Amino acid sequence: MPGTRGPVPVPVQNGDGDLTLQILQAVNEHDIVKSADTFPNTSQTVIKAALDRLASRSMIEYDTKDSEEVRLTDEGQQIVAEGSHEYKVWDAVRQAGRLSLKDPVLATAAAKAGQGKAFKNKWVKKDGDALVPLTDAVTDTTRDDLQYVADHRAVRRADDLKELRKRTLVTTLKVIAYEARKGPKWALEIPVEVTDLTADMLADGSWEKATFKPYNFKALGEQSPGTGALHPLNKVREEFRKIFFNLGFTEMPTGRFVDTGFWNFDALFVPQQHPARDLQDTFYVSDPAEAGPPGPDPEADAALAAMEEEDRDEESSNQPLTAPPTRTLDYAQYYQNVRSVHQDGAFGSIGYRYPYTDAETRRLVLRTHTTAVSTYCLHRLAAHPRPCKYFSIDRVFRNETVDATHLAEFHQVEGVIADYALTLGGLQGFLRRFFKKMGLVGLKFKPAYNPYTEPSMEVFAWHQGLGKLVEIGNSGMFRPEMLLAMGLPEDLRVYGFGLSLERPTMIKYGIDNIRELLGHKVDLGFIERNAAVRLDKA
Ligand SMILES: N[C@@H](Cc1ccccc1)C(=O)O
Repeated sequence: MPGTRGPVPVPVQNGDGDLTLQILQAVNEHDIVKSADTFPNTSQTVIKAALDRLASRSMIEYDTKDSEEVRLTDEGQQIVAEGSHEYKVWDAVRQAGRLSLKDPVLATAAAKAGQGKAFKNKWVKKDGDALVPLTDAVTDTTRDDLQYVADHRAVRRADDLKELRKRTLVTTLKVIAYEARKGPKWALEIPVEVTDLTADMLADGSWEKATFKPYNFKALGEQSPGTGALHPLNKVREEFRKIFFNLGFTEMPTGRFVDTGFWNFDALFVPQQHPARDLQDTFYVSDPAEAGPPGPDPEADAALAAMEEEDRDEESSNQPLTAPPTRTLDYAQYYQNVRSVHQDGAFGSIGYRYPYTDAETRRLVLRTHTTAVSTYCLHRLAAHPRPCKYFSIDRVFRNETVDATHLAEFHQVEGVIADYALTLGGLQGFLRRFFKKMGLVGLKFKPAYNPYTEPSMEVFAWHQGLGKLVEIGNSGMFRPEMLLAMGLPEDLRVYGFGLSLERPTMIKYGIDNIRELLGHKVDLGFIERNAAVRLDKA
C-alpha cells in the first residue's frame, strides 16, 4: 500500500495539548488569531509547525508578522516601581523642606541625573547651598511613559524611543508572530486523509465524501538500498579459486603479511646480498624489527590442516595410498641446513660461499611474494611426505615506484605441486591446462632465472586484443638444495608458478591505470556496477 507509507504525524503539542486543535478553535472564535496574543506561552517555532500542518491541508492561511517590541530594562522597571530619579530628588527635597547639597541622598549618580531634570521641570531650585521645592505636586511623566511601555510593549510617542533607549531605560526586541485565518478547506477538525482509493469505497460511495491526500510530487521516493559489492579483484580471485579447486588444489593460509627474512628469502635460496633484499625493493618492519629463529606457526598449521581435511572429505587425489611414516619437524636442523646451503654448499650444491648472517634471517619484512607462504607449507611436508597441490591468492608488498601499472602492494596467484618424479614437461602441461581455463592458449615458455627454481620459465600467451605475446606468469622447478634442506625425500619434486591478480583483472575490465582499481581514486560506482567476470576468451 504505497499511499500509507511514511511516519504518522506526531501532534504538535504545547502545555494545553494538541496545538493544532487549539488553533482551529481560536480561529473559529475570532476569525483572525494573533499567535503572540493567543498563545503567549508557546514558542513561535512550535506555533509555526502547527500552522504549517494546517496550512498544508488548506484549512487555514497565515501571514508572518515581524514587529519590534519595546521592553523595560532593569533600571526602567525600577523606575516604574519607585518613580523616576527626578521625582525621587523632588520628593526628598519636599519632605525635608530644605535639603543641603551635601546631603548623602543627593550623592548618587542617579540622584545627580535626577537633579538636572528636576531643575529643568522647575520642581526644585537652588537656595544658597541647599535645594528647596517649587511645587507641592508633580506629574512623573518618565514613570508614566515607562508604565505605558510595560503595559503595551511599545512607546506612547514614537519620538520618545530614541531618548529612552539612550537613557538605557528600554530596549527593543524583534519578534516574529503569526496571524491566522480560515482557509479554503476550513474545518474544525483535521479530517482523515485517504491515501488509497479502494474498490470498497467505490462500491459504497464513501469516495464522494472522502478527503484525499494530495500527491506530493516533491517526495524523494524510496531510496535504492545501499548494497555492498565485490571488488573486481575479488571477483577475479573467486574465478581463480574455482579453477584451483577444480584441479584438486588446497588453499594455503596467507594471513602472515609480515614474515621473516628466513621464509621470504633465505629458505628460498635468495642470497643475503641479493638486490631484491635492498631497501629499495623490500619493506622492512621497524617495530619490532626482528623475530626469533624459524619455528612452527600454530595458527597457519591449524588452518592448513583444516583445509586439507576438508579436501580429504572431497576425496581429492592428494592422498597417498599408504600412509608414509611421520616424523616431527626439526627447526634447528632445518635452519642449519639452510645456513650451510648458503655459506658452504650442501645437498649437492656448491652454495654461494659467503658468510651467512643470522641477523638477516630474523629481520621482519612485508612479504615480497606469496612464495614465502608456499615455502612454509612445503617444509611441513617433511613431517609427512606426500604428493600435494597447494595454491594461494593474496597480497604482497614491494618498495616500488608507483606508476600506472605498479603499486607498492598487489596480489599474487600462486600454485605449487609436489609429487614423485615430476618433470619440466609436466609443469608445462599443467600450465597449459591451467591457463586454458582462463581462455589463454598457445603458451610459450622463455628461460628465466629465480634463485629458488631451476629451470625457471617465464610464461607467455597470445593476447588476441593486443595481437602479441604477453607475459602472464613465472614458473619453475624448485631447486633440490631448497627442498632437501627441508628434509623432503629426494624423489619428491616440486614445481610452482605465480602471476599477479591485477594484470588479468585490468585486462578483463579494460582498465589501463591501476589506480582506477585500487586506492583512493577508485570510483565506487564502477565497483558496484561491474558484473562478475568470467575468465573466458581474452
Ligand atoms: N615468486 C615468483 C613466482 C614463482 C612462484 C613459484 C615458483 C616459481 C616462481 C614471483 O614472484 O614472480
